[in-house]
Amino acid sequence: MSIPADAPILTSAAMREAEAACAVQGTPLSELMELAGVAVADIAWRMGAGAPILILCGPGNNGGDGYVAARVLAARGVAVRVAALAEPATDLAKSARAGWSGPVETIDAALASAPLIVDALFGVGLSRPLAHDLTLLLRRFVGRRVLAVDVPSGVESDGNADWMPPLAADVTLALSALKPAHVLLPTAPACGRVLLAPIGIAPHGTMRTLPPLKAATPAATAHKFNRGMVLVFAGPMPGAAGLASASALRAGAGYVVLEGSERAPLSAIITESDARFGERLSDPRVGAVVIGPGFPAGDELLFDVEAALDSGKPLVLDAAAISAALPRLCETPCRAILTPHEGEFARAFPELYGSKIDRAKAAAVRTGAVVIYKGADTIVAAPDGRVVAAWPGSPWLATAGTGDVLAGACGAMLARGGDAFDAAVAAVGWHIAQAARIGRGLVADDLVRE
Ligand SMILES: NC(=O)C1=CN([C@@H]2O[C@H](COP(=O)(O)OP(=O)(O)OC[C@H]3O[C@@H](n4cnc5c(N)ncnc54)[C@H](O)[C@@H]3O)[C@@H](O)[C@H]2O)[C@@H](O)CC1
Ligand SMILES: [K+]
Repeated sequence: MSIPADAPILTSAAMREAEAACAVQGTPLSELMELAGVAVADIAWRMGAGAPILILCGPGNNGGDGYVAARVLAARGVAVRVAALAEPATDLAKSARAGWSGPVETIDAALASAPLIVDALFGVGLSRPLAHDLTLLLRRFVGRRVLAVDVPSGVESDGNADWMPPLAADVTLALSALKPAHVLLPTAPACGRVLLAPIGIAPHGTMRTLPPLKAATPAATAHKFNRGMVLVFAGPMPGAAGLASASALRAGAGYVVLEGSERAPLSAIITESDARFGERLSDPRVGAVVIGPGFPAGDELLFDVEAALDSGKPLVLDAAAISAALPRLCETPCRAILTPHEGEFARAFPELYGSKIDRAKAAAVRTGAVVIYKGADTIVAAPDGRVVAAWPGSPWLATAGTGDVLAGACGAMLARGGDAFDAAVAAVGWHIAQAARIGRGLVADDLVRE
């Protein structure tokens, strides 16, 4: 599974707006369909490697892309067959169908398979789950190589429903932009390797996939305080804050103070008794405060979160600190990154609905903070509507303590100054890159070793 880096993501509504804008600017939609069909044919040509190809066409423009691809592949000498669910229903699909001179088979129990199946049944126009009998017919092809056009058929492209496609794709060719379903669970794994065909629409939007990690070399004039000083507050379980403090240092902070713990995980980390917390909060050199890792919910946490909010410092609020800070954040937004996992998000924002992207965006608007909604399909959302989707991350991060490491990395990125959303995206990228470097069998401590 893989996804193009720093690629645009559009909902179906935004996709239609972009299409309409393209038409207004003078590019006929038939031209876009031609480009889409040629892009599908190119990938099918490579995947098929000379073997016969069966293209399944639906009634809409997704099916239209399939007819164009069939025509192009046949012209290249490929043994290509077409099978359709119904006659084309749109003018574009009708004219694409007219360009295919071969036979059109029916999708029924007698339909013979092929080594490569191109799934051009439904794209962003799917409005309800696939019929049960069609699902059963398609399941007969499970095990064949599958190229999905735009999205695997059966998937709700905006990620609002967890309908699973009967045929998971080995490769999905996203047209113009990725769709939320490519980067959200449970559908993302069914998309396989996602490729992007930029077919002439310039997608304007605020959602993207994770950008490549920038190598952040300190400036020649750097010193430990201007690289960012991070204050990590340890609760009753100091191991978690220890991981966060070590990660802040490894992710590039110049100076890290671990407040309220005597056990520094690295000699370079300064430990102090929590009696100095108030004093440290007014230290002008402190660029970010991390609070939450290792804290159970309770009065002690509430008191410390209040003090951190009062300080006006940029904050990373993790675990129980998220719910503790919520009433204040909703009243007076501050420069903060919240890092909830699924359970913490549900506790803090039980009333939000929609796709994971919609809920992350709504939580960011409500709190005025950047939200990193963690999971295998991590979403980073800013109050101004920017979103970065981090699928597929690393499965090795699904282990205890990695969330504390992410919180520390957020502290390091936030303490440098600059935009909190960019800091959160950089921290998520750093976290995934560390995990990718270590791979098999990693434990959270490995992420903060050299
Ligand atoms: N946006 C773009 O840049 C382009 C999009 N194109 C293609 O156009 C697709 C969207 O086309 P459409 O809007 O025509 O939509 P689709 O082709 O995805 O499907 C719409 C059709 O399916 C029917 N339908 C919906 N749900 C159904 C269900 N569960 N069972 C049976 N029938 C169902 C609808 O009544 C309609 O006839 C994209 O996914 C892409 O493949 C390309 O042709 C060209 C450029
Ligand atoms: K499809």
